[in-house]
Amino acid sequence: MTESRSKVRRAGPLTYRGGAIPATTTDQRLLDRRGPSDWVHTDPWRVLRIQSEFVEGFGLLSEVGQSVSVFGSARIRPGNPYYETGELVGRKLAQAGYNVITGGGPGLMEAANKGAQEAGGTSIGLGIELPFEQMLNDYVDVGVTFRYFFVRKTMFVKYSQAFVVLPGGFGTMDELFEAITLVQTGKVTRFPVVLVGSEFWGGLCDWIRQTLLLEGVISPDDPDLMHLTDDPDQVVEIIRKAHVDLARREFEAEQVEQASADVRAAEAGGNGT
Ligand SMILES: C/C(=C\CNc1ncnc2c1ncn2[C@@H]1O[C@H](COP(=O)(O)O)[C@@H](O)[C@H]1O)CO
Repeated sequence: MTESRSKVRRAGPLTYRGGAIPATTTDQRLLDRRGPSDWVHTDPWRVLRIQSEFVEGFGLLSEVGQSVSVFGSARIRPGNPYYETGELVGRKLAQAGYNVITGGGPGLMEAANKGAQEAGGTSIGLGIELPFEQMLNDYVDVGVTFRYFFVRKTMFVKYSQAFVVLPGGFGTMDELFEAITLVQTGKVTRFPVVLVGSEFWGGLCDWIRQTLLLEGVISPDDPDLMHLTDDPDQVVEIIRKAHVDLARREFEAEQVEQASADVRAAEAGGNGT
């Protein structure tokens, strides 16, 4: 029996009949601007926005090659020796074949982007929406701006194979300790964390050993999760070596896995005959 058009309404996968048929169609409601708009400030709507930030970030970054995230002060300007170091670090990383990812802001983020761009590398900026107007710095070739810090942080971790930490303030500390906590807890295994600037970071490294370690709030191996250097060439060397070691460990683990799979297969074959 065919359904009478006047008594049936299909709405996507739904079918309405008789009195259940809504007065308007989905399209009409979508296109109608009238009505309250407070829902855009509700958590379910925010969840969708958060989701869209992940989608944008994954879309931008999922096909970039080997990358290193470089963190550092938003306030240190050209002319400061740390700015030159940041530029050099960006340049050396690019020359070694790594993309450079920064927070896309001013200061040492800009320095690292500049070094990478001028060396012909891929210079990426993951900006953050702040209460004051701010553009991505001029040396970002590929950029995306996030509303949420935590989404942006996921991108830094997911799409880089090492963290380099130049001198910086609270923002830089936050990024450093997030990275170290992820490595310490085994949430990520694949990346080295390199601090640049022994005069700047030396006090923190001493405090970690003399207070955190002595008080027993970290494990004996934990201070070694961070490398400390002043030399941009060594930054690259540390990262390269860590990646070679990691590839070797992964290869060995695969060999062990394969050997036990072979043993299991042989035992199963033996039992079956
Ligand atoms: C304070 C100023 C600008 C802030 N702009 C930023 N833009 C992008 N990323 C930022 C910004 N501020 C902090 N970050 C992130 O934290 C790190 C730097 O923080 P710090 O406190 O300056 O050390 C950096 O790696 C970013 O990812 C003035 O113009």
